[in-house]
Amino acid sequence: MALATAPAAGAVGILRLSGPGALEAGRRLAPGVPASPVPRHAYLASFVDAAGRPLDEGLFLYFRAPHSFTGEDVVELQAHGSPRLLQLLLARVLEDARVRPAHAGEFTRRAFLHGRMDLTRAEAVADLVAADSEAAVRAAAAGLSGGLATRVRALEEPLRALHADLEGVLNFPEEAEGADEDSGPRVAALRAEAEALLADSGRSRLVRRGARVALYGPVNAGKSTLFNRLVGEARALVDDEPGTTRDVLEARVEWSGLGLSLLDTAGLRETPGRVEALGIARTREALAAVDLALLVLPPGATPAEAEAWTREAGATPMLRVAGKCDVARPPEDVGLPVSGKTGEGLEPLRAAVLSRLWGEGTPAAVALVSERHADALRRTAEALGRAHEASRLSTLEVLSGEVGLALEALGEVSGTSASEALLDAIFQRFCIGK
Ligand SMILES: Nc1nc2c(c(=O)[nH]1)N(C=O)[C@@H](CNc1ccc(C(=O)N[C@@H](CCC(=O)O)C(=O)O)cc1)CN2
Ligand SMILES: Nc1nc2c(ncn2[C@@H]2O[C@H](COP(=O)(O)OP(=O)(O)OP(=O)(O)O)[C@@H](O)[C@H]2O)c(=O)[nH]1
Ligand SMILES: [Mg+2]
Repeated sequence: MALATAPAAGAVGILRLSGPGALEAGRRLAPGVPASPVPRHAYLASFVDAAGRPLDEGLFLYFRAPHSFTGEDVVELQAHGSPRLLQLLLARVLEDARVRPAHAGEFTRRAFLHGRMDLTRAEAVADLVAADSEAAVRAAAAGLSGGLATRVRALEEPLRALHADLEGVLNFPEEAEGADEDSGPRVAALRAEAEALLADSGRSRLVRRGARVALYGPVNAGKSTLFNRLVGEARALVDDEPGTTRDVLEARVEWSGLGLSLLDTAGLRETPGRVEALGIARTREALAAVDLALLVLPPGATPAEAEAWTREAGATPMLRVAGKCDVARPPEDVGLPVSGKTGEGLEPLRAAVLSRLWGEGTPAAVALVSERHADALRRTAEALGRAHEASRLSTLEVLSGEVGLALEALGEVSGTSASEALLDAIFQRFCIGK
């Protein structure tokens, strides 16, 4: 039992019970509901305290196992969204000795345990709840309807078949003769597929947590003005005094559905004041940690200066912007002409940033491969790499052993070979009531 809605005032607050005793426990609060309610029918009912005094009037819903979210009997009490009222209702159901509060993620975990969804779909539920950009919502929704599950299954099934063939040849050499013949190419194809899935993990990270993009460059180049323009409000202080920005400022935007954190940084220069030098150190830290650095060059920057500033980005991908283009038209090769003051060049800049971060295609179409999935897929691909070696150089036992390891690692993604400890780790990140 748990609240299914946020513990804050709202139009409706939902209390959800799951398990064999859900109906009886729920009816103690709503005695007006028939003993055998029609499943999935919304009953308007009075919710009452122990003395039968009304606490609220709300909707009572009964989902009969297995046709519910968890696959168990589920009852929902949909009350008015008053946190204090919901506490009273919770306390009332908890008087029933069979009822206890749900653990974080327990409803979804039960859905998983009852085979309602594989692990990737269960995780997509949490991704959806946490999504804070349109791309993250769409990618999680695709995962919820089985996007990643389908791709994992398309890998897991042939892998399992290969393992069965190899074990067959090992255990019944007579009957299964020849079943291991094309194992080399089969292993290679499966490995390529595991690696293709793995390749989506970088993009998944961008979708899930948003991309981080820092504006940097020499003092007074117009970074803060451009930052404000991109964010759509006057967040950063702007002044013609060089060295205005000291701390790193961060603002969240959403472009083409992709969430981005934009960072404005202290301008770089040779002889800063003491506080400004601290700011410059922070700029360098920020530059090392972002997905893309936008170098804003002032009009008249020499090619040598441009080169020197470019090197500041280090290993971070970098895009050059010729700032204050309303003052002087920059030569072609300096960078994208942009003016934070007039707004000129903003659309091409956004498009260039997105294509550098994303390349072709749309962010919403990516399969959400988490760090956890990526780790398991990496182990799958590695085991398949060793299996490929073994198919050429080693015994069938070794080959089959490696294929078995690959299968086990992949099973951690779908949940077919997930340990209790792994499930604990996954579901404890969910919220209570999910
Ligand atoms: N009020 C409410 N809204 C909610 C949920 C909920 O539990 N309660 N959900 C939960 O977090 C999500 C919806 N997820 C659900 C998934 C499956 C079933 C379900 O009853 N499935 C049955 C019947 C399917 C059908 O009739 O088509 C089944 O799969 O057998 C219900 C909710 C989002 N909205
Ligand atoms: N004409 C013109 N002036 C600009 C533009 N952008 C900024 N300025 C002016 O240039 C000066 C510096 O602008 P800022 O945005 O503070 O520059 P900054 O790069 O953030 O400077 P620091 O924080 O000191 O490194 C201010 O006087 C701005 O009004 C622009 O696109 N066109
Ligand atoms: Mg500034």
